[in-house]
Amino acid sequence: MTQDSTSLSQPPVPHQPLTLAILGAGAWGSALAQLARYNGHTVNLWSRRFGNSLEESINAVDVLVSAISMRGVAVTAQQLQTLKLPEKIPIVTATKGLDPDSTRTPSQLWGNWFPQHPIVVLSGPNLSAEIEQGLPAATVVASENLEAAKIVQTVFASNRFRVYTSSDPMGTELGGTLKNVIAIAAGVCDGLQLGTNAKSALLTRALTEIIRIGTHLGGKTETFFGLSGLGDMLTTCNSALSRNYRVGYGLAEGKSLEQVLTELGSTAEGVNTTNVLIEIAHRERIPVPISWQVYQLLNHQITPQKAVEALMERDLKPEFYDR
Ligand SMILES: NC(=O)C1=CN([C@@H]2O[C@H](COP(=O)(O)OP(=O)(O)OC[C@H]3O[C@@H](n4cnc5c(N)ncnc54)[C@H](OP(=O)(O)O)[C@@H]3O)[C@@H](O)[C@H]2O)C=CC1
Ligand SMILES: O=C(CO)COP(=O)(O)O
Repeated sequence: MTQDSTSLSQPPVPHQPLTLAILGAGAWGSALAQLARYNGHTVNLWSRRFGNSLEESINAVDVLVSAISMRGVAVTAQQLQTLKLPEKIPIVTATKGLDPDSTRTPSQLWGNWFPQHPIVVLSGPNLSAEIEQGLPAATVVASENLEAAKIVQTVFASNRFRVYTSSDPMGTELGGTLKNVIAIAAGVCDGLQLGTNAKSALLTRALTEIIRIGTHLGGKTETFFGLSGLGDMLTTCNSALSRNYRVGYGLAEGKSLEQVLTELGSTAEGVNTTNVLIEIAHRERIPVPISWQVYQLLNHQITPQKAVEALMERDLKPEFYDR
């Protein structure tokens, strides 16, 4: 086979080389750094654990990327506020979580802390282990500032990573965040060996639930059918590479949540997201039957088998209500 321009071994089309600060040298920050370097950009990958200080890492950068797990976002942003971030550079948030203190999304937090900067959400079906192997993948960069989204698109887009723009940051972010709750449920479904019919029913009804919450919180319906919604749900709910899926699978095997998280040794955002989501759902009176069962399971109030029973025995109703 001859190599053509789409071959993974070919270098990407040349871009104007930029300098990026990527905050968080975990699985996702490292994979994003690899993608940006592949395109010839300089990356200052910042970690609390080693290397340059935060101040040195953000010096004269063109783009700031946060790939920090939810629990570290506020503390890192507070540190950043005491430093001199180059004026008006885009801030890209790649975190898939909800803030337990404010129940807000990471992009809402960054927008509040850095109102002079365009905020761009990066989210999609992006298991970092596959991306680091150079396997093809696609993602979405979403912002109210389309120019900023286009800059981020060209930073990361290559023949191994296809990047789409979107003008719906809230929908894009919530798709990636809420599917982590469903990935836990999917892991339970597979761990209990409930079969393919059950899995399809679960994911389809889960998408309806995600759209109900996501549109209530400001996302656009069509976004949830795209890469950052349905796309990410399919990836995460069908892969043992997903840590959230593994949480559900482990619970179905009879392990305690504590044991599963210890064995994981890495971030499973769905656990915190479920708790925050249920707080939002109660406050806003949004029905979230699947997430509610996940919540009870994570909080030791129900067994996996009882959660399935509860979902199967809900009141009968039409699939869709006429408008
Ligand atoms: N892994 C994946 O496939 C994907 C992950 N994501 C999302 O990216 C985010 C990070 O996930 P991932 O990298 O996989 O998780 P890891 O567990 O591999 O790493 C956690 C990251 O969060 C940072 N962090 C945690 N606590 C703090 C803190 N208190 N202060 C500063 N930094 C902190 C760590 O920084 P440090 O380097 O200093 O330890 C590290 O970069 C999550 O929201 C996840 O949902 C999104 C898409 C794909
Ligand atoms: O968001 C992800 C893939 O898109 C990563 O999923 P996990 O956090 O469940 O590993």
